[in-house]
Amino acid sequence: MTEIPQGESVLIRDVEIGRARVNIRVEGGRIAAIGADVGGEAAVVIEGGGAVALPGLYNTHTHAAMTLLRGYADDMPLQDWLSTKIWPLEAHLTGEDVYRGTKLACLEMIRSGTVAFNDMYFFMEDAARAVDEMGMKAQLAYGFIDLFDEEKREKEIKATEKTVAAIKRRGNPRIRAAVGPHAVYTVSPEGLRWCAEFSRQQNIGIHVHLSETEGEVKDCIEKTGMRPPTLLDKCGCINPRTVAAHCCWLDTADCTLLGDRGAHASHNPTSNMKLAVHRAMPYAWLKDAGAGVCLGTDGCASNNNQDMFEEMKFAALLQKFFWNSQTLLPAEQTLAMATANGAAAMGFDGGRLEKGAAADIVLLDRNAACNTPLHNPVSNAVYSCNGSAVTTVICNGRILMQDRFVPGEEEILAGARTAAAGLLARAAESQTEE
Ligand SMILES: C[C@H]1O[C@@H](n2cnc3c(N)ncnc32)[C@H](O)[C@@H]1O
Ligand SMILES: [Zn+2]
Repeated sequence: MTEIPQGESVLIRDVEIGRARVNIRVEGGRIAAIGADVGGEAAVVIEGGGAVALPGLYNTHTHAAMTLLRGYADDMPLQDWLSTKIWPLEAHLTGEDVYRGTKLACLEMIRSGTVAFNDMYFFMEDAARAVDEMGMKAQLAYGFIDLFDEEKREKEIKATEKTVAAIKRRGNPRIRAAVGPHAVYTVSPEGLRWCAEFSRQQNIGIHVHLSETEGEVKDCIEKTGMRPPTLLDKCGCINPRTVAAHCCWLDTADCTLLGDRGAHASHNPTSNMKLAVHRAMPYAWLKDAGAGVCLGTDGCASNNNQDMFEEMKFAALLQKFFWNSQTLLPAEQTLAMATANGAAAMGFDGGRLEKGAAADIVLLDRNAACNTPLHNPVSNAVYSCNGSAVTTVICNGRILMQDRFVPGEEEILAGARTAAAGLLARAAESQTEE
C-alpha cells in the first residue's frame, strides 16, 4: 500500500469513548453520528477493534521546520542559545529546508496524534506546501523580527504581507495565515502596532512569544515602564485572535488582562523546563481570569520532539510540582487544553468528538502496555501513553495515518536528513570564508 483509501463517508466501527463502545460515522469531513447503533453504507470502513478514540490534538505553539535543528544545540541559557547558536544557523535556511523540515514535523505530529498546529517561522509559503501535502490543519505566521531597526521593519512588513497573500491565495480552508510578531524583545512598538493593525484588517490570528523569562519582563519594564502584556495590549496585540506562547512570568494583573481581552495562552512545559525559565505558566490564575489555556510543544531545538502526549503529561506534572498542588490540572482538563481549547485558540472548529464537529479523530492501541488495564482511558492518555500508542489519525475526515502507516514516510525522512546536512554544511562553509 502506498496511499490510504479515502472517501466522503467513513464508518469507524467499535471504538471506546469514555466507558462506551460506539461507532462513529463521518460525512463530508464532519462527525455525522456517534453511537452503538450507528452504521450504514460507507465508502471507507475502519475496524476499531475497541481502540480508544480521542479528539485530534492541537499543537498551539511550534516552529515546525526546527526539526532540522533537533539536537544541534542543547543545555544552554535561552538568550545565549538563540543568539549564538540558533539565529546564526537559521540565517542559512532556504525555502526547501523549511519545506523538508515541516514535512518531518508533520510526520512526527501525525504519528503522535496531532491534527493541527500553530507555526511561527520563515519561508512559510514552503511550510504551507508541506501542510497541504500532509493533510493537516495549520495556522502559519512569518516570524516578524525587526530588532528595533526601521529598515528591517520595512522588510518584515513586506515579508508578512507577501506570506499572508500567498497563503490566502491557496484558498485551502485547512491552512490559515496569521501574523507572528516574535516577542517584545525583538519587535519595536511600531512593528507590534503594524502587526496588530494588519491582523485586524486581514481578520487573521496573532502568534507571539510572551513573558517567557524573568529577564524579558525586567528589561521590558526598564525600557518602557510596562510589563510585556501591557505593552502588547497598548500596541493592539492582545485580543481573541491572539495566541501568546509560554506566559510563564505573568502576574495576576497580566492574567486578568489576557482574560478580559479573550486571549489564549499556550503552555509549553517541555521547552520551559529544558530552558530552565524558572517559573511555570500560572494555569489557575489564567483559568480564573477566563483566558483560553492551550498547549504546545515549541520547536524541536527546545523540546526535542513534537509529541503532544508527552506535552500533556509534562503540563499536568509541571503544574502540580511548581504550584505545589496535587489537584491542579487534572487529566480531563489537560486533554481539553490539548484539544478543544487549542482548536478555539486557532479558530478552527474541532477538537471535540461530537456530532457536527470537524472529524478530527485519533485512535489509540487498546492492547498497548500503556493502555493495560483500561480503567480510565483519559488517565491513560495523559499519564501513561505517549504518541507511540497512536495507530490511526483522521483530520477533517481525511485519514492521515492508518494502522501506523503514513504515506511517503521514507522519502520524508530521507529529505529531512539531506536538508539538515546541507544546512550545517552551508553554515560551516560561510564560517571558513569569514
Ligand atoms: C521564529 C523564531 O523563534 C525562535 N525561537 C525558537 N524557540 C524559541 C523560544 N523558546 N523563545 C523565543 N524564540 C524562539 C526561532 O528560532 C525563530 O528564530
Ligand atoms: Zn517558540
